[in-house]
Amino acid sequence: MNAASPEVLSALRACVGEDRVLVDAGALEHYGRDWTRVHPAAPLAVVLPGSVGEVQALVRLALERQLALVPSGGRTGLSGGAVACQGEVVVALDRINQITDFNPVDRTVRCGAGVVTAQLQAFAQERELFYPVDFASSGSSQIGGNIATNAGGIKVIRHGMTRDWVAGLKLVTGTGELLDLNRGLVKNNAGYDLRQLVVGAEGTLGIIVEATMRLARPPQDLAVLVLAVADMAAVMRVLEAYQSAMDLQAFEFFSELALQKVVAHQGLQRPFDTVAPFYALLEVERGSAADMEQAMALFEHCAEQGWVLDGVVSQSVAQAQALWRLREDISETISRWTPYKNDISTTIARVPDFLAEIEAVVNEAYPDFEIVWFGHIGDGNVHLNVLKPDALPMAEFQQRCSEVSRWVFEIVQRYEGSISAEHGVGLLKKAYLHYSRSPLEIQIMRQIKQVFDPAGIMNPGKIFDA
Ligand SMILES: O=C(O)CC[C@@H](O)C(=O)O
Ligand SMILES: [Zn+2]
Repeated sequence: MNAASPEVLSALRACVGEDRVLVDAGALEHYGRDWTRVHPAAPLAVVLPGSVGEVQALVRLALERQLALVPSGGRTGLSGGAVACQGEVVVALDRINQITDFNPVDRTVRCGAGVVTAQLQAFAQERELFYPVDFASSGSSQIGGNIATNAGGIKVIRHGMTRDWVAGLKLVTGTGELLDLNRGLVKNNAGYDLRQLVVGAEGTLGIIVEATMRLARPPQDLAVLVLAVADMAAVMRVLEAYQSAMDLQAFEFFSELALQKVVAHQGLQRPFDTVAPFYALLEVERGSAADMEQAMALFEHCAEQGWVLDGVVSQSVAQAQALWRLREDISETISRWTPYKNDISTTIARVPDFLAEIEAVVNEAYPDFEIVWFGHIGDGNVHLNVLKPDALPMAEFQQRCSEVSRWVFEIVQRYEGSISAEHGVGLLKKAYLHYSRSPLEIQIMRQIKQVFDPAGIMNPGKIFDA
């Protein structure tokens, strides 16, 4: 790894202040990686700007000195989008973390890019409002990173993804200019919506420094159901049955192996004794007694059809939270097996056939590996995690999995699905982008990057190579 020259370091310090430039090994390691743990961290330095002006100064310096910049939020990403492994300068937005300008009429609030998701959720709750984009990493993920990756999570079926909640954002482009996009407007058809282009661009178009986020009314008294389901096809039948009759707040699923791991490692209880191949977790609003009667009638119907084998309904907030942990804690639980991750989707109607094909391929290809299925099946998005056997060296494991990935992605392509439904492309899925995007789409993406970042200093090498 190249060490930063004294000139570069003093120029960085001139931008952000003496003690806001970190080069010690611990900081480089900490800020240089995300949750993927695949690429070793190797940044040149870490800088912690405290204002938009400082971010602009850093970008101008990067242009002058040909430094690559990696914007960095909570680094909870799962595709290597925030990894600095090639001597880049990490621009950590942690200090730009103020919540200001709450506007109760528009129900919007202005957030620095470094505001943590849970901080925004708590801010909303104190005002009897609700920020609905939620996921297991909400305690450390930051709004800027959520926007850069268009984070989804566990309520997408009801509330959409991060892009649906961004009323405006400010971006420092690759030329150091500041763009103020959409400015909180509900209606704005005056030309292209550049705000939405920036959402999900994984920091390749510039550094998001601020966002105006929308808030919602909080949902009423939620009930969580966990159902034991006979097979993958039955999971979709249960989804259809419930969705045709009720507004669901969430519809998630996980496999028996996922349940076993999470129960064993998080000290949780199984929801019931029945063992089934899959479990569905549903969340509904307990609006009235009639709503709960409806939910129970649907349960009876699904049981009669043989789709559902058992089930439980939360009777308190604490019980609802405990049931949610069975699903939300899976990713963290299995991280100790450094899993090979797939995050794939197709349209909901095609999910049953799609999953049947994927299941057949992976069961045949990985007879000796543990496969953990879970995810947001109500959105057509499943997480397929292959666990590394302890004895198998990492390189060999990655090699075997990436071969199988190609077969999986061929199916994804045939189903016109996505090779990255939720986690973004980053470094990890870059080689597979063409399974989901046409050559023309990729060419247009490159051209767009050129416009925002002509010198190629913004998170280079992520999503595609220049
Ligand atoms: O670890 C994964 O594969 C998924 C993580 C996250 O998107 C989730 O849905 O829990
Ligand atoms: Zn997910």
